[in-house]
Amino acid sequence: MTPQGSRAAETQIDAARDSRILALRQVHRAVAELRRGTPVLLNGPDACLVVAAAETVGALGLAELSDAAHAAPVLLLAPMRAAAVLQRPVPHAPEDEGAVALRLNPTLTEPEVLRSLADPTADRMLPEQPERVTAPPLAHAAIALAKLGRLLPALVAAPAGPVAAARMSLLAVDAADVIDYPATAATSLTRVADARVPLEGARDARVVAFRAADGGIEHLAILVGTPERTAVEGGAPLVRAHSECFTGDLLGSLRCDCGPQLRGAIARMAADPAGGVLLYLAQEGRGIGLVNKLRAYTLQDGGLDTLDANRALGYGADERNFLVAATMLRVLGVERVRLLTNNPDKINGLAACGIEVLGREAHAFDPNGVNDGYLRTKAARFGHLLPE
Ligand SMILES: Nc1nc2c(ncn2[C@@H]2O[C@H](COP(=O)(O)OP(=O)(O)OP(=O)(O)O)[C@@H](O)[C@H]2O)c(=O)[nH]1
Ligand SMILES: [Zn+2]
Repeated sequence: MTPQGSRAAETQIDAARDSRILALRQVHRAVAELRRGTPVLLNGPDACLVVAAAETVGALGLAELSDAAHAAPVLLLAPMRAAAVLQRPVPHAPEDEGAVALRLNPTLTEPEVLRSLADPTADRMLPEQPERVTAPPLAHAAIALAKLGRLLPALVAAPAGPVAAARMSLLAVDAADVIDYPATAATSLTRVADARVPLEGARDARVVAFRAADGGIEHLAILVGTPERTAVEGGAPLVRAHSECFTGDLLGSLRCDCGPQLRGAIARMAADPAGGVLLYLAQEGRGIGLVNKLRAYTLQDGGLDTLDANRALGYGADERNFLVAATMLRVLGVERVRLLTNNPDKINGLAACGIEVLGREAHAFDPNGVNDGYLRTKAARFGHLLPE
């Protein structure tokens, strides 16, 4: 390649990197706006939609949304939540883009009523029964944006114009950037800190922190022994992809098996000559966030299991993204692994992201009298592999 050709290629790479950073920045800002009850404008190729999260919007945000809107707002709900609100199944309509729209008559636009429409743990008598209407374009991106903010996937939405939104100083974000965000953020992770942290039972442990270009919450890798050296020598260290669980890991909650799995993994790695990497992933509640996990617990106390509780909130059974774990392993130079897990999705998910899974070790702990049903559901409905 000529020097001019290589400079042109470099300029192209820089431009692509800058546009990824700008996209992440804008989506991250939009998430923060939704979380504080401010509307944002979603831009698509053929339409714009002004949206606000039903969970956080107040009178001011609703007024701003109406001022920017071209038509009356609707409420967008995930199909499972919509079926519960309408008290009937909602047949799938392809043009509805994975969201169900309900007409918002004035009695339904009180912030408290919107919150109860969004939240199955805050159900209350509605002043009137909402009616289903066709979902607007970009509804799926609106739901995706609320999920990125770990909010209930329920939004007030109306078609809008960019000029009106700009006049109101509302933040605008490309719908395509919202959809691409999880992958763009995961692949931008870099190593930002590395310290020796002797642990009980693993004195030679280190903690390495990873940050994505969006400035979001860091993910951590706990290195036990010398897994990087094992990898350089062609071996496969033990790896556990552990999603954070405030209640189980920190408080010792008996509702799940996370605490014993966390400490058990470190002990197991300390005993293995190849060492290990415990990825401590900021994916609380299988990716729905702590607040929604607490809501899911309330629903479970009402009789739902862990999978149906997620769905009742409008979330999928498991919202995690394995690209985060795969990128961290790649940065650490650990691309051949023996996985500590019972979850076949983790094996397939990491393999799909280019990590060579040479083996799997079961990582099961005895039920504790409280989490028995939870463990049974993981085996029966998530297909978790039980020890022989
Ligand atoms: N949404 C939801 N999340 C839960 C519940 N109980 C535990 N979790 C979360 O589930 C995650 C635990 O998953 P992992 O430890 O990665 O384990 P796993 O998917 O069960 O697979 P293993 O590798 O076999 O342990 C943590 O983020 C917990 O917060 C629940 O009832 N609802
Ligand atoms: Zn847990």
